Amino acid sequence: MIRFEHVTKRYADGTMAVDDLSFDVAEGELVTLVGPSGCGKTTTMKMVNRLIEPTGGRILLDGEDISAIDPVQLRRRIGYVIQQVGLFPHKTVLDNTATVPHLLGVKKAQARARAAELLDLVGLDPSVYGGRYPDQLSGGQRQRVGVARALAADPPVLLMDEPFGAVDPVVREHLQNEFLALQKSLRKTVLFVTHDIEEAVRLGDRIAVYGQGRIEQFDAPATVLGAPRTPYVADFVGADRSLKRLSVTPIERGDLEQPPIVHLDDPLPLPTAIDRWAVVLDSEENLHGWISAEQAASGKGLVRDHARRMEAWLPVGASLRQALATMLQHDAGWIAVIDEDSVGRFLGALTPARLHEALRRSTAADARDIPRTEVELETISR
Ligand SMILES: Nc1ncnc2c1ncn2[C@@H]1O[C@H](COP(=O)(O)OP(=O)(O)OP(=O)(O)O)[C@@H](O)[C@H]1O
Repeated sequence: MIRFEHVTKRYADGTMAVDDLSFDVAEGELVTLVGPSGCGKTTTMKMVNRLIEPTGGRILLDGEDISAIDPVQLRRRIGYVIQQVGLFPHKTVLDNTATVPHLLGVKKAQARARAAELLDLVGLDPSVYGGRYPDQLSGGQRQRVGVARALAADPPVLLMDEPFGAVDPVVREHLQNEFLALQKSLRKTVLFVTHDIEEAVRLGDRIAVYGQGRIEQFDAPATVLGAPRTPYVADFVGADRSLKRLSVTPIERGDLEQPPIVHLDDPLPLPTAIDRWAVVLDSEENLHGWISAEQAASGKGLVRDHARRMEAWLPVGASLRQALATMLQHDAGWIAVIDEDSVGRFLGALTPARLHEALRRSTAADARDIPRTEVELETISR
């Protein structure tokens, strides 16, 4: 969808902001550009909508060289969200959102109706906020309007430059989650600039980690965290990268332990001894809870009389971070993992030891994709 071919930008004063950049962003993909201040992220982004012209190389949009497209036409295909949202102060939220479609020739009433839909989509009730002016909104609400406005002309491509940079961490996380949910259904092709590695990891399908004017690594978040290609990247993602990596590694079926299983109507005591605990399923094989080894061996009546409900559970595919958080929240020594499609079919147990193994396995798997020679060479050349 977006292709950079040997793109270079040297400013008039000689600053080499972007140096021989080549990468692709696939249709519907969200790529985050992350790196320290001044490394060339914004320059990269502004070359896509021709706010800045490259001094070398070319950028293709859907196979078309953008230097041959009229900038105004080009920008109709590209939504743009920036940190200083740039809303018109004298226009209401609804009119701010409707501006672009209206400029594109959509009738005012129709543009407003669409704007109301979009405000709703970004979590702002149009009947409450539509009539307000920008200075009557919180920072987070203004950013939402910025996103709604960028989506108004339904462009296939979105450029987002630190769109959530100006709000506090809690609101920021809210906005990130909302945007992720939105992106799941809209599947825009997105270039997202941030200097925050946490944000890059959370949002990106892939991350481009920038050094000075160049991309040091361009990979899926788990790979960047698990197998940083260079010491620079390792340093940038931080010493706690294993912890960050928990959030991008999903629980897989192969990670699970298979504990003994009993059913609610089994009579006690059980004929065979249980080591620590057994998982209790209902007659439909769905998760009910668990029973301790002691009660299984010496209890009377039925399993259902002694079983405890299992509160610590997650669907397969949830992140290891959620798994750890769930364990801590319920003070549980393991969590039950259920099928993501069914109501509660039990798949297995994730214990702390298995969680640790899962993390190590996924790190090793990513590291295998990277030739050692390359890692060593880059290490030496620095
Ligand atoms: N108009 C300009 N003229 C000269 N140099 C510029 C110009 N705009 C940017 N630069 C320089 O180009 C380099 C890259 O800037 P750019 O804004 O792309 O970085 P960035 O990674 O987006 O930084 P930040 O996170 O601080 O916004 C910097 O050294 C910057 O000072």
